[in-house]
Amino acid sequence: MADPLAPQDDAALLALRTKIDALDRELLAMLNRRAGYAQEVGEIKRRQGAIVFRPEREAAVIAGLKSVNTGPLLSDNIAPIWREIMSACRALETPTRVAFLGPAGTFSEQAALGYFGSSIVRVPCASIDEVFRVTSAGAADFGLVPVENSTEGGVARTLDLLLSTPLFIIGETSLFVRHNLLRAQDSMDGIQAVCAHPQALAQCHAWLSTHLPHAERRPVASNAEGARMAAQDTSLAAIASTRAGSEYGLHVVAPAIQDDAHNRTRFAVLTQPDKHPSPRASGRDCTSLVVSVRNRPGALHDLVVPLKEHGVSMTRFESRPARSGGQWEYYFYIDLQGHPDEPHVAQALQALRDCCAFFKVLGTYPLDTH
Ligand SMILES: O=C(O)C(=O)C[C@]1(C(=O)O)C=C[C@@H](O)C=C1
Repeated sequence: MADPLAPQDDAALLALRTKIDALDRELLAMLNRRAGYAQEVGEIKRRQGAIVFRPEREAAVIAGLKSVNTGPLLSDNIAPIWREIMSACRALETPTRVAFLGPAGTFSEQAALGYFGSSIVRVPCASIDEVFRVTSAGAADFGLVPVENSTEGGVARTLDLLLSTPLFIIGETSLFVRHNLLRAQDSMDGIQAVCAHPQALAQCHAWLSTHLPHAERRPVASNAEGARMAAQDTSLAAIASTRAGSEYGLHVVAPAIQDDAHNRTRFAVLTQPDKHPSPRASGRDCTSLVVSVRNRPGALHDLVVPLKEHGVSMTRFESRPARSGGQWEYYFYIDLQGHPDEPHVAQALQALRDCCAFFKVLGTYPLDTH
């Protein structure tokens, strides 16, 4: 049993809590003043027909606060706190409808809440295709889709749809992905099949081979869908987040079963180009492209030269087959550091455009502020 507090500690605790209560009231009053200003901004935007969500402004608010933070609050805590504040302020201006791979409890939902804050209208979708469809049709203002995973690489369906639809990227966010084996009963005995999204099954491949070598690996549309199935059938287990586990009343029979302890997934935030202007330069930006080059000696080298010449860093380079009748041609997905408003980036992009058979900017957006 803990020692009872000495009387002087008791008094000190009471005095500190009284100060905290008083400060919380001041904070609340200040937050309400802030919310009032956001409503006024919302009025101006409504008059101008301007868009409410400004990712570069939100990134600048967070970066500015981090740069002046003197502690003891950790700088890493600034982003989640202010994301929530701005999410609540934004909701007073207009509702933000966000489509993601559902149902409730998926990592995609977690990423959407981390990026936009919790004051959003959630639009869970059954597949990545549906996220693109719903966002293209305007039934959601934004769509959030997984783009790449640190263990498994690019998410093929997302890359293909980024190429073929007009949606463009206005933001990115990434998430540590911890997978758990979940089940209706608290035991590993008698599991006949493990249901999860193919990416999750792949990210837990070694663990499954060691611990459940005879169980079928059953790919389903999302991890949360697997959790829903496991809740209804005791012969099944699911791989999903602890959130999905509590959502469907499942036990965590084995925690953190992903093969890579630092497993991360990066998500892109998409919108319709005619509905949203491209975010302005924030100082820490990424530009995503997809290009193809004619199949000839030195073609790949020609892609890299303009970047080197103009001093632009490439942070990602990934290829996908172009499906051009077995011709072994490829699309290259490239992420560059910087914004086209910066002259050296604009020059590098122009030079790339000149040497590519196909060239599409997928979006320019502030880097993840987490
Ligand atoms: O500055 C704006 O444009 C606002 O609408 C205010 C605010 C904020 O709360 O700070 C809210 C939403 C935008 O995404 C950016 C910032």
